[in-house]
Amino acid sequence: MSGLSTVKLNDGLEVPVLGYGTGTALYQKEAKDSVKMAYSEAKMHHIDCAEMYQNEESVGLALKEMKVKREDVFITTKCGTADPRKSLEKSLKLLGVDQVDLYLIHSPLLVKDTGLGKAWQTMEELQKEGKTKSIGVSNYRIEDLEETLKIAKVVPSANQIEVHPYVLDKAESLIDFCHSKGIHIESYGPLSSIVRHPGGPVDPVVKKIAQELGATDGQVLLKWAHQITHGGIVVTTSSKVERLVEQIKSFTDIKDLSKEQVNAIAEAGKKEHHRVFMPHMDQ
Ligand SMILES: NC(=O)C1=CN([C@@H]2O[C@H](COP(=O)(O)OP(=O)(O)OC[C@H]3O[C@@H](n4cnc5c(N)ncnc54)[C@H](O)[C@@H]3O)[C@@H](O)[C@H]2O)C=CC1
Ligand SMILES: O=CCc1c[nH]c2ccccc12
Repeated sequence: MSGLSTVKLNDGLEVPVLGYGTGTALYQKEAKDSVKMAYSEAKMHHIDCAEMYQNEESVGLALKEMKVKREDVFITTKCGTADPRKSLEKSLKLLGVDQVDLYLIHSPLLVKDTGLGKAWQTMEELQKEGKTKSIGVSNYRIEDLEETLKIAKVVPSANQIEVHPYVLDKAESLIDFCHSKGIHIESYGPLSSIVRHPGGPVDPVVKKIAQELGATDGQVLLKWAHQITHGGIVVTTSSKVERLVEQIKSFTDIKDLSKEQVNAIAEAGKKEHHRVFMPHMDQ
């Protein structure tokens, strides 16, 4: 796929460690040009989509116009309704593919009336039918995972959640729980401390480590999210190709943070709490 390293999920599927998000900076119905730029110029071959972003059709067009072979792109998308089957069938059509690589329930709140267990059984059927290689969840708390695991025949392969230093106070126990069950973390919002809450206690610690490693602040935060989640997947984005190249280099050119460096950022992050998305994760 690309020169990036991969993370092996509990079902054996290999996922490029860095994913290109289509839900934020470029959040627009017309994502085609941005996806083309990310795929061809920055070699971001793992694309993170969602029904809720309302731009799967333009992601699909980008892949079609670039004539990307199906095996040369890793596609994640997420169910945005209470009906995973109907949602996935719609997403497959819009994306122009027969199968996605990873399918996630975007939030437990979407399926709480149907029941988390029932929604998960549908996910298992979709995987059996070959409509998705791997199945996982997003924004699930420990109690949501426990409810799901009670009936699950297939343990979710991933939980995509907000991870940056200013949510670590809440996220730490969830990260550890997922790790203990073999559920990989996909971190979204990893750059939030510099992009959305600059000027806080994390900044000087990240800057110092960036100097020590010869990296940028952003690269340090991407590596931190990967390392604090026990080698998890990281989803970021940018509309600027130079930044995407820099993000890829975090995982090809920059050495790992030491345990002390990881802990120093964690400790600084715990001094404040700033969640950007999905308030239910703090309940
Ligand atoms: N499952 C879920 O509920 C959610 C999933 N996501 C997924 O994750 C993706 C990424 O989420 P974000 O929160 O945007 O990630 P992020 O925290 O990495 O922020 C990306 C933002 O940082 C800016 N940026 C990139 N590199 C930078 C640098 N070196 N210096 C300064 N600013 C820089 C970009 O312009 C972009 O606006 C989304 O597009 C979406 O696909 C995002 C939110 C919720
Ligand atoms: O995926 C998480 C939050 C998010 C980011 N962009 C959009 C657009 C529409 C719904 C949700 C989101």
